[in-house]
Amino acid sequence: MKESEIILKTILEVNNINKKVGKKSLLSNISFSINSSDIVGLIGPNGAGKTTIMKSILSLLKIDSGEISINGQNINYTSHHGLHEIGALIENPSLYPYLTGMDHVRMYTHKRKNVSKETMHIINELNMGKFINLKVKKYSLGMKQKMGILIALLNNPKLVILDEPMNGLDPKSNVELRNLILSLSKKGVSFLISSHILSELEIIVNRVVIINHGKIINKSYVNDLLSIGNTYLNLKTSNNSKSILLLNNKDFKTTTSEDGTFQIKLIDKHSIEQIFQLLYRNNIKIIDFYKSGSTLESSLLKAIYN
Ligand SMILES: Nc1ncnc2c1ncn2[C@@H]1O[C@H](COP(=O)(O)OP(=O)(O)OP(=O)(O)O)[C@@H](O)[C@H]1O
Repeated sequence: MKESEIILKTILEVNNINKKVGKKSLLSNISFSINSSDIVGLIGPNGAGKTTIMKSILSLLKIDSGEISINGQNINYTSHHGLHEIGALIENPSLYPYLTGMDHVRMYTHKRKNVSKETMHIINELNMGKFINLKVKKYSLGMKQKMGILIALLNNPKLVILDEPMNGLDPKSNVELRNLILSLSKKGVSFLISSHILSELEIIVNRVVIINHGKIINKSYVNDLLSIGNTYLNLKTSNNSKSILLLNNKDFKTTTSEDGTFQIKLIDKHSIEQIFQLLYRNNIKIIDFYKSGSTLESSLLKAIYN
């Protein structure tokens, strides 16, 4: 989708922010914005400045110049206006070891008794029912991470900032988190997410901001960045010829290869989901698959090292 086609409300505006510590410049002329429903990936190598940007937005760090506004309200570091619209998980969640997960929920939502339907929905979606009533000192790394994500999502934030949310999550939990983020985004919630797991990020984000040495080196819509059309899914299934027929009937371009796999040209970011669903509905098993061509990882490496 082209930027001009989107007429949505701007939730976050970061305008030309700069931050130095001593002589070292941590952020230089950073500008970007986030609209409602956007899922923006903030990506870059270690030490690029991702956490510094997130902390600046959250007033946890004071910038030297520039402006940040949330839902039209300027962040000025001495007032809470605007900040209540944001939920965040930065680095590790700070949790009280002798309280249960549910105690945390009640405390952060100021509810003594009934927890809201929306909160229960998030607890279920993140599969936290089994441990939400246990004391946090008994939680594993992944459980603590889910707790941090849950806290970030409490009280219906308009913008959710997640710094490496997949840290410590197992593959099933990653899928749960991904589905939850996508469903909340459909309801208008915006996300700014940093992650080094680019294959995971690639599935959910619609835009990326690539940062290196405290500077933005690329701001793109994912579809543009990946120049879809140069991306392929390579598949081996229980019935390749039937799969190819089904896919061709759905206007996917396929080419066979001698190693028993076939290649499908991806049309947009929903293509993989559509392909898997089509095969699943026709009882065709996927034996092996991998992506080739442009990926978020190859685009990031190209942006940084070319
Ligand atoms: N308080 C500070 N004083 C001096 N330098 C700092 C401070 N905080 C961060 N830095 C430096 O700022 C740069 C950006 O750090 P930041 O944590 O924002 O990077 P990042 O992109 O989040 O990295 P990672 O992917 O490793 O988490 C790094 O070079 C870091 O050493």
